[in-house]
Amino acid sequence: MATTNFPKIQGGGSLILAWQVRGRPILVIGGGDVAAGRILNCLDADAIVTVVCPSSGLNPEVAHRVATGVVTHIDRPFEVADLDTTPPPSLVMCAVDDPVASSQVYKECQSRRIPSNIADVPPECDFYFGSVYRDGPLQIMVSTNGNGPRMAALTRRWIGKRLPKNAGRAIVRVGMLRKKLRSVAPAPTEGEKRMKWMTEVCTKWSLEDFCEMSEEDMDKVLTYYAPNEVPSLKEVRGEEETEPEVFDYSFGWWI
Ligand SMILES: C[C@@]1(CC(=O)O)C2=NC(=C\c3[nH]c(c(CCC(=O)O)c3CC(=O)O)Cc3[nH]c(c(CC(=O)O)c3CCC(=O)O)/C=C3\N/C(=C\2)[C@@H](CCC(=O)O)[C@]3(C)CC(=O)O)/[C@H]1CCC(=O)O
Ligand SMILES: NC(=O)c1ccc[n+]([C@@H]2O[C@H](COP(=O)([O-])OP(=O)(O)OC[C@H]3O[C@@H](n4cnc5c(N)ncnc54)[C@H](O)[C@@H]3O)[C@@H](O)[C@H]2O)c1
Repeated sequence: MATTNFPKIQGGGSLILAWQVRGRPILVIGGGDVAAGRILNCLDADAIVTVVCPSSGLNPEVAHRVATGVVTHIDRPFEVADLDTTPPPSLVMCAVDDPVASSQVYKECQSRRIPSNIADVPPECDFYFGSVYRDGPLQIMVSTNGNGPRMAALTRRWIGKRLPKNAGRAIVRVGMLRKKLRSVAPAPTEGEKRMKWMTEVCTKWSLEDFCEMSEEDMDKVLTYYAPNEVPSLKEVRGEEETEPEVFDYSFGWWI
């Protein structure tokens, strides 16, 4: 009989992805507090951001982005023509305090098949925002699927406080090692061995090990790849392994 021991389908969630918008145009409508957060998220993902909003409505953070030239500013209320640019926006984020304008943005985006987020209007969102923890390349997004945005922020803080402080740094070093590994073993036929070896290094080494790993250490650890061995950082450095000092009652004198 076929096994049915597969993951149970829960439904009702969101498809959480790490959307790649590097170099892509994103239109932000509105220039208030919420727009400031949207703009930061987009810039952190290396998107090309245009903000449409009358100058009088820009909050200090958005005004600063405009003044420093990291976003393009269109100084007027939204017009439908803002969606018909070449190329068109790949995403639209609307954060205006005008429900009629918001609904118009949503409808026009839908008819053009441009995914949009209308802040605070779940039925008019192709995607929701979440509360994001960031430490270098590490990003953790918390979503409550519309149930409690404030709870999402509190959960993100709870997780953030408990994460090791060096997680982001360690992940940067892992990224460097993986890149070097691919240049040592570039062949697609190496794929299985490469992935298994990298998985084992990640499992065996601590975050501290990765943080400490120098370029020289990386080059040395990679020499263990060909014989398919996974050394500790100490072995790589030719240092003696110190046994953890655990009293295991093996001396016999307490009886
Ligand atoms: C996570 C975060 C990301 C961000 O926006 O960047 C985010 N909202 C945040 C804060 C926040 N928003 C609101 C409050 C007031 C307290 C409260 O209501 O809880 C607070 C708290 C605060 O400001 O601290 C008001 C609110 N929000 C929505 C509605 C409409 C509704 O619920 O129907 C109402 C009005 C309800 C009413 O009228 O009563 C809807 C949405 N807000 C979402 C995201 C999406 C679902 C995310 C999820 O489910 O997890 C979704 C569906 C769509 C979207 O906008 O993308 C960000 C925290 C970031 C951080 O601090 O880290
Ligand atoms: N999802 C969230 O996290 C969240 C949190 C708080 C508020 N909100 C909602 O997001 C929206 C914006 O909130 P905010 O605090 O940034 O408001 P805000 O009042 O600070 O900003 C509104 C901005 O929209 C601009 N604007 C108004 N009409 C416009 C138009 N037709 N075209 C272009 N720009 C226009 C204003 O000039 C201003 O810059 C509100 O609807 C609010 O309910 C969402």
